[in-house]
Amino acid sequence: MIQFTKMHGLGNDFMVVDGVTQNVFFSPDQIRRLADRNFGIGFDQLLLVEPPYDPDLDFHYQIFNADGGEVEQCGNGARCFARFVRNKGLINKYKIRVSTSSGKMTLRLERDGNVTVNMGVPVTEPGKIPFRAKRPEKTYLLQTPKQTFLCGAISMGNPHCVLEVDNVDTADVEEIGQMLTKHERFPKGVNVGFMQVVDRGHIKLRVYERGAAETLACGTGACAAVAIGILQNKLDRQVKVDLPGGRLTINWEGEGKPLWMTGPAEHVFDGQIQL
Ligand SMILES: N[C@H](CCC[C@H](N)C(=O)O)C(=O)O
Repeated sequence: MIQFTKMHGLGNDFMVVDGVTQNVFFSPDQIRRLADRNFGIGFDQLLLVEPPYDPDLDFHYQIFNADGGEVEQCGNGARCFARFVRNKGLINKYKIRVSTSSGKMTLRLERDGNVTVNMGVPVTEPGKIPFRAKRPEKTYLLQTPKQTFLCGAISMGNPHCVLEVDNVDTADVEEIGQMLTKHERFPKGVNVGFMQVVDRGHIKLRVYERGAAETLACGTGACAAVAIGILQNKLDRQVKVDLPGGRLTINWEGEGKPLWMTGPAEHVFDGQIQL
């Protein structure tokens, strides 16, 4: 039997597994079955917590989308990871050093129950997103057989493109998200953000996620949208991001500097399952 914990960050939900005290492996097919909301547990991503690879870290963790693919980074997942290892007594510190396949991060459990994450330095170099373009631009033209889209492109460890829309509530997230998430210029696929700028300190955002479709919230998507908005000189350096599942606060001082995200992480239930 495998012990697991169901958690969410603003409705972006996770199956979290302690791979430190349990010896577990999940095949892509097993992940897809577990992610199924009718025949399985149901989640957007699976987080597998492991011992650190590096003496100056506390843990490593792997992130898998509902489609079974492993990915580099997950913002809401990082906050839930921090709450999980603390709740399970795997650590008794409030400041946690962790690595994912995209690199090292520092997480801080706040006294008010929120978690603050140093999400690292956003990357605009196209080859590192990865995105096919000659040089970094504030906006790019993405052509599809049906229409051409103006977007920003950036990596938070995982790839994001962000379109500005007048009203997130009426944006065609499903159709455009499906069109762009596998666009040929993003060789590893891409998370597609739909950003409505309310004012220079406030945006509304919906995200069609690579490997999971639209989610109620996307932490790296919120970081990507704010970074692109700041680079396009539409936003100031502290921004409230309202997603369908709730609010995140993002702080970024600009190119070359780390970006900070603060938000909640909720425990839902503990369970066990026989694979
Ligand atoms: N779908 C994303 C991974 C999860 C990101 C999201 N849940 C977050 O909170 O950042 C990707 O394929 O890169």
